[in-house]
Amino acid sequence: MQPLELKEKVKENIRRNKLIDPGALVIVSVSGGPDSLCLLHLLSQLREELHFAIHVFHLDHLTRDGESTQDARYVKSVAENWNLPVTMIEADIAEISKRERRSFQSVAREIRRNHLLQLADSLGASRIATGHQADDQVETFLFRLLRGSGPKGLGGMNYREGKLIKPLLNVWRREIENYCQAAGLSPRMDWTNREMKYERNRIRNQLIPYLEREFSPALRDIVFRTAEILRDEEEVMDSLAEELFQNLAVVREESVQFYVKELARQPRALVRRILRRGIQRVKGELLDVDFLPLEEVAQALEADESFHILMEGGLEVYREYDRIVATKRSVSGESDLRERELPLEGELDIPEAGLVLKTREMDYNRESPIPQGNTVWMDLDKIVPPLKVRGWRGGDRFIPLGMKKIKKLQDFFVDSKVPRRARKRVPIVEDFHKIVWVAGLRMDQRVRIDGDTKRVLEIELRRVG
Ligand SMILES: Nc1ncnc2c1ncn2[C@@H]1O[C@H](COP(=O)(O)OP(=O)(O)OP(=O)(O)O)[C@@H](O)[C@H]1O
Repeated sequence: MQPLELKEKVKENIRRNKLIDPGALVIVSVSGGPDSLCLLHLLSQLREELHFAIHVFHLDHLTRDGESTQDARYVKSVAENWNLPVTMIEADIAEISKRERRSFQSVAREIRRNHLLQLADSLGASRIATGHQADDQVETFLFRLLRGSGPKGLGGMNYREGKLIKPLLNVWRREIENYCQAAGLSPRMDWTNREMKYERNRIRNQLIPYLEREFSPALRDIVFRTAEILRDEEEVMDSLAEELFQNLAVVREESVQFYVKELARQPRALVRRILRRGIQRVKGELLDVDFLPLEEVAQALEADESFHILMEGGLEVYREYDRIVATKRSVSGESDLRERELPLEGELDIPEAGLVLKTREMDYNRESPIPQGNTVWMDLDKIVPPLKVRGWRGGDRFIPLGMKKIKKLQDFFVDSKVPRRARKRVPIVEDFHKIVWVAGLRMDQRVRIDGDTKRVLEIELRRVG
C-alpha cells in the first residue's frame, strides 16, 4: 500500500470510529518500533487537516543492556526533528517485575498505561493513541484461544476504549512496513516485549504461515472478522450483564458479593460476565479477567458446590454459605478475627481474641428478666441461619437495638468510644444476611424479643486467659 492510500485508510478509521475530535490533544505512545513510528508519522501528517495537536510519550524500560536507552534517544530525536513536544519517562521494569513476581510485559504495560493516563490528565489530552495493528489482533486471537480465553478475550481490542485509541487496528504489518520504507522512516527493532514475543513469534512465524499454507490462505482476514463479530456480540451481552450486575451485586468496600440462589438462576453466559464485573470492581480497574477461573466458578455454581479460587493480582473468589464473594486477599494483622460458623447450640473458641461464645436455644419465659451486657437473648424465629462470627469489615452496617435507622458500624464504634485498635477484635455475629450482634456492645433491633417471641437464642460472650 502506498503512503497516500494508508493515510486515507487511517483518516477513514478516525472519522468512522470518532477517534479524534477537532481541537483535541492526542498523546501518541511511541516505542520506536515500526507500528508506533508509522502511527506518529501518519498522525502528524493528518493533524492540520483534522485540526488536532500531538504530544509524544515514551517509556524507557531501563533494561540492563542499555538498548532501551538507545530507543528512548531515538524517539526523542524523532519528536524533536518533527517539532513535536515529548515526555520521556524511565522505569526499572525488570526490578519491579521481580519484586512483584509478575511478567515483564504485564508490568511494562501497566506502568505505561498509568503514566499515559496521568500525563493525559495533566496536559488535558482527550486521547491516547497506540500503534496496535491488525496482525496484533490476529496473533492475540490465536494466542488467547490456545490459552482458553472466552469470547471477550478473543474479541481482542477496540478502536476506542475510553481515552485510548488504536487508529491502525485494521492495518496489516505489511502495509506498515511498506509505508515506513516509502516514507523513509527507519524504526528501531522492536525488542521491548521479548518474553511475550517468544510465544508470539512462534504464532507469527510458524502457526499462521502453516495454517495459511495448509488450510486457508484467507486465515488472517477470517480471524480478524471473527474477532470483530465477537466484539459486537459482546457489546450486547455486556449491557445485559451490567444491568443484572447492578441488581444482583452487593458491593462493599473491599469485596463484591452475590447470593448463590440469585446468581445460579441466570444463564451461564451471563453468570461469567456478572462475575467478571464483580472481580473487576474489586480490582478497581478494568483489566482482563481470565476466562478459565470464571468457567470454574460458573460450573461450581451449577453443581451447587463450594469453591475457593485464588486469582492473579491478589484476588480470591470463594463460596461462603449462600454467598459468592470476590475480594482482595486479606493481609490483615493477627488481631483480625477469622471467620467461623457459630453453632446454635454449643461453644465457639476465638483464641486470637481470647474469647469464647456460648450459645443455647430455649423456650422464652416471659417471667425471666432479659439478661444484659455480655449475654444476649434473640428471637430465634427472626434469625436466618447459619450464624457466623467474623471481624469487622469496612462497610458493615446494622440497626442498633432501640434505634430505627441502619447505622454504619464505624460510626457506632466512634459513638461508643471503642478505640480503633480494639475494633478489629470485636466479634461480629451475623446470620445469613444481617449482623445480629456486635458482641459485647449492642444487639441488632431486628432480632429483639417482643410480644410474639416463642423461642430464644442465648449467646454469651466470655473472656478467657
Ligand atoms: N516503551 C514504550 N513507550 C511508549 N509506548 C510504547 C512503548 N512500548 C510500546 N508502546 C506502545 O504500545 C503499543 C503496543 O506495544 P507492543 O510492544 O505490544 O507493540 P508492537 O506491535 O511491537 O508496536 P511497535 O512496533 O510500535 O513497538 C505500541 O504500538 C506503542 O504505541
